[in-house]
Amino acid sequence: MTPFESLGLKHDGRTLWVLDQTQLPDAEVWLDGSAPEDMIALIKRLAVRGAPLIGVAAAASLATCAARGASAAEYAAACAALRAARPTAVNLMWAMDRMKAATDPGAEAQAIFEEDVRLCEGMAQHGAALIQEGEGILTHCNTGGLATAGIGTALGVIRRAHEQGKRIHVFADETRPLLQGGRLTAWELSKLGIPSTLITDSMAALLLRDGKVQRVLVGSDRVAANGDFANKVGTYGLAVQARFHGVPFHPVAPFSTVDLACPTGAAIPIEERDPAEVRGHGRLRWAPEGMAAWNPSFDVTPVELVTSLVLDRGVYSAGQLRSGVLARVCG
Ligand SMILES: CSC[C@H]1O[C@H](OP(=O)(O)O)[C@H](O)[C@@H]1O
Repeated sequence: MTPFESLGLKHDGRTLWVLDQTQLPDAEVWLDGSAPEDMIALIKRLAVRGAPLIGVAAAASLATCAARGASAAEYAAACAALRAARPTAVNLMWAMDRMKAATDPGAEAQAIFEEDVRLCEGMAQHGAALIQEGEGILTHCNTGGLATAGIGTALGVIRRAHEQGKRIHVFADETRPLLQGGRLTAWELSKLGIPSTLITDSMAALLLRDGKVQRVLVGSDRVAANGDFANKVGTYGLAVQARFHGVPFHPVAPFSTVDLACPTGAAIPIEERDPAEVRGHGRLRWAPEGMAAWNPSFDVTPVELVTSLVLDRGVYSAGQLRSGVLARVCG
């Protein structure tokens, strides 16, 4: 295996290491994700997370297992098990289908990694052109280098606009229940030196009402053929609020997040996670153990609430999306 490295993933040629995102920002702990069964556990508990990254990481783990002498049957079983690790982010299935057909798993995993780096650059280029000097930008969950092999999707767009010298201010939703925004986006924004403010999810509407936000940029885990898309729970509410206040709303995704086999958002499987994540647990439990809790990890935003979708290959309005442009540009 050829060594490669991103913010949250590195391969030294023999072992695949992943940064345990459940321990950020307090500790930077690297774990061995070489064995597919270990990678599956890491993906399920969101130690490894983010739609593009879970595809890249699963591919790298499968390639490592092949390099260590897995039989064809073991490889096929591991590929199927990795593919089923989480149900919503289609990047995982897209990467595993490529690996299943690969004649050289190491080269294919490397190609998937390097392609995602390039896709992030494409999103950043197209998306940063939308951002104007002095804008307040609201984002949800984590969509940066921790969620991809490159600079990110929505957060990569924000980073590129900052690097272009545009004076922007980022408002990051903490993103309950697992706080990907408050822990991970805050960590990335701090490392990048981008002016930002952390808010609770319930504060977003006030910022939109008071004119503090001129644009909303979010990631995606699966985009349906008509432009409906799934993203971290809370995204749909943000889209409604942005539309009410007349603020542009943009999902940002690589083409590997587009699923043309899903005609609309109704067909996107939504992961339901352990209610204990909502109740809190251990020292951070705040709800009674017996309290029922609902924990959909994603929600679906209809294309009607999208201003435009930023892909690695261009920016597409809601009208273009409804007219089937994704079949032409991603087919
Ligand atoms: C680069 S988009 C990442 C996407 O994945 C996140 O979900 P999770 O933290 O559960 O993996 C969230 O939906 C982000 O928008």
